[in-house]
Amino acid sequence: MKPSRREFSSFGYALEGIVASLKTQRHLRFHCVAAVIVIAAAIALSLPVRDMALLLLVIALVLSLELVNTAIEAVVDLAAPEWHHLGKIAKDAAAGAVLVAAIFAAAIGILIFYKPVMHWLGLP
Ligand SMILES: Nc1ncnc2c1ncn2[C@@H]1O[C@H](COP(=O)(O)OP(=O)(O)OP(=O)(O)O)[C@@H](O)[C@H]1O
Repeated sequence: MKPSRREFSSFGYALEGIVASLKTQRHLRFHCVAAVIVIAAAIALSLPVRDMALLLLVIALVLSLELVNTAIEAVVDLAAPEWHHLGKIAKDAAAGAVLVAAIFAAAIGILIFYKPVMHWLGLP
């Protein structure tokens, strides 16, 4: 079945959201650069397909949560331009979600890259 005009425009709006977030969110830009470096290193070290898949999964998780965090920040700023304790909970929890995913992604990265990097360096 051919995709409808509406589906194309939804895809376009999603891309607009990603571009707008990239323009305004420096943490998202940092995570994108880190993702490119990790993927390039994984290819250079010829990591097994399963490890590559796991890395892509955690990268997708961190970047998606960055986008959700951006959305929550925008909604809070819209709903509560002045300080509000619920706005603080929403923004801090959203930032916390990104932090949790980033910490576990880094741990997974260390577990996956440790042996291949030691081997590449010629260390035991
Ligand atoms: N309307 C608000 N009500 C209550 N606390 C807020 C509000 N806006 C921001 N804060 C507090 O200030 C912190 C920083 O908010 P800010 O909107 O500057 O986001 P940020 O984490 O600096 O994001 P970024 O700089 O990536 O856009 C929040 O995590 C929250 O604790």
